[in-house]
Amino acid sequence: MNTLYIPVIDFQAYALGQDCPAADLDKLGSEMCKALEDIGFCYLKNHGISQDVINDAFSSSRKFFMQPDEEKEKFARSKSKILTLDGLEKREWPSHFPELKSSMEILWDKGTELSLKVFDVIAYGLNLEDKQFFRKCHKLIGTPNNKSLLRSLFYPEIPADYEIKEGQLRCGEHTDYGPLTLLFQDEVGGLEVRNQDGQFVPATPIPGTILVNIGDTLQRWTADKLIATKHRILMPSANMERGQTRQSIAFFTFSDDDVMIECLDKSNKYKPIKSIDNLNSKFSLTY
Ligand SMILES: O=C(O)CCC(=O)C(=O)O
Ligand SMILES: [Fe+2]
Repeated sequence: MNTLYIPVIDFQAYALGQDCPAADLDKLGSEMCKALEDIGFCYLKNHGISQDVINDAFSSSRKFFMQPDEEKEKFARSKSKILTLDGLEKREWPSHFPELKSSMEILWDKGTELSLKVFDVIAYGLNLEDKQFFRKCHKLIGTPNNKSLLRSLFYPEIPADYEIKEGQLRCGEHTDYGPLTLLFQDEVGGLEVRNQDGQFVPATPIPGTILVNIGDTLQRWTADKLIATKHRILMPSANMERGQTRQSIAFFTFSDDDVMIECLDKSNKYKPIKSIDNLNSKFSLTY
């Protein structure tokens, strides 16, 4: 059955700091995997990341992005590195905004913890023999041998005299590369997700929730059981919304560089590939 909307999953039982019996994880896993099979996205409520932590990361990012371009350019990725994975390596933080580094680091830690918990739940939902399987493939998050990243996005306002072209988007249609993405969005909206009928469904912001979505790697790993759904960000539709900026923060997980992505159902539908080679091939196709 194709889903016309994105389900909300109550993560309370296994929220950060919570543990629960295997039977509850089974139930949560089936519920989550059903959503991830149908539409590839779900909202998580009662996830355990405090709203203050999320708000701090949003407000310090905003402060950074509201600076003049010359200031921001001092921290831009070097053009030559955009084409390679080196671009993901650590760069300087702006020293005049210590709260940007501290708030993003706190969200990074919480995002790491929560994504591992989501992976546990998915392992139950997929009925994997080793329920720690995904956890073991993401042991190195936060080290140079794992490319997971936290990205703060800022969509500037659209000037009043700018002519929005037919079909123009704020962010083009794409699927994410890694196994799993956690997405924090502000209240502005505009994100749309393509369901299996090919219709775009709005992923309307729901206060207190985080969006979880599957990327190409987990689709490949599960031999197309869980789907990496295309998504995009619309331009503001009404003139009065043009002046509105939009923010989101995405925690993109990537498996440890040396992990082999091999169809879990043993179907061999896709050739086994090392996580880092998979990622490099996606980067070279994109850039
Ligand atoms: O800004 C958003 O809400 C989503 C951005 C996105 O899909 C991405 O960066 O992969
Ligand atoms: Fe995305």
